[in-house]
Amino acid sequence: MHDEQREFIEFAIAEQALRFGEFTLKSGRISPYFFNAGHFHSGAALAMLGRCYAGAIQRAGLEFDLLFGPAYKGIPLASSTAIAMATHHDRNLPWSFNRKEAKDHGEGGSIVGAPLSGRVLIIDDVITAGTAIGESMALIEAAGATAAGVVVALDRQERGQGDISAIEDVRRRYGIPVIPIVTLAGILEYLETRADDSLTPHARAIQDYRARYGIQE
Ligand SMILES: O=P(O)(O)OC[C@H]1O[C@H](OP(=O)(O)OP(=O)(O)O)[C@H](O)[C@@H]1O
Ligand SMILES: O=C(O)c1cc(=O)[nH]c(=O)[nH]1
Repeated sequence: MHDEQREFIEFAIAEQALRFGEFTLKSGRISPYFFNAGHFHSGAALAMLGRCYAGAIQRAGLEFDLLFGPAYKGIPLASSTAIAMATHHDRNLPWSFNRKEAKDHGEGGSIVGAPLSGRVLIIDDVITAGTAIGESMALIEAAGATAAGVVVALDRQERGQGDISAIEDVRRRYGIPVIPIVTLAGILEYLETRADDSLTPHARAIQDYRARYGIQE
């Protein structure tokens, strides 16, 4: 695991964005862990999050022209990533986001920020069923731009409706890379190699959950 991924997991645990216990998911599954990007709710946390997204983009070597954050949670993620790309990677990129409801007065429209053009990189927190990505793809296509990929915080690496994960479904359906900052395998590796073993029972629960719902690797 990359140092920045380890740092991201430690940071997510410290901010309680990554929690262990018993959580009911949208799918109805009872999960031993839960990720909520809404817990990165301070200026310092957002700055760190932007650095983590920018680091994942650089490591993946993605080629793109513009960052796009789907409303609502994608908006602070794309903006903090744009700041981190300019500050830490010397890349001053245009960025934009959509409104959930198009505005019919003033400047109107549903895109705020740089007009969608060229190769667009979508920045979001998680992909559950792929609905938000489908909506972003429609906006990108309608603008005559192309999607370059998606970056998310976490890939839970679990089966969706069929045998593949929602993330893999997005990869196949649109033929674009989907890059997570960390995966469930990374979280497990972190828990298993941690000097302090207070989280070991959670690692066991996650292994059981993975055996039941995990994708085939
Ligand atoms: O793959 P999906 O099934 O679309 O689920 C993932 C999306 O759901 C959440 O956003 P949501 O649409 O709930 O809106 P929010 O960002 O305003 O909370 C999340 O931020 C993703 O964008
Ligand atoms: O599947 C979900 O509902 C879900 C899982 C998770 O870890 N985080 C989240 O916001 N939703």
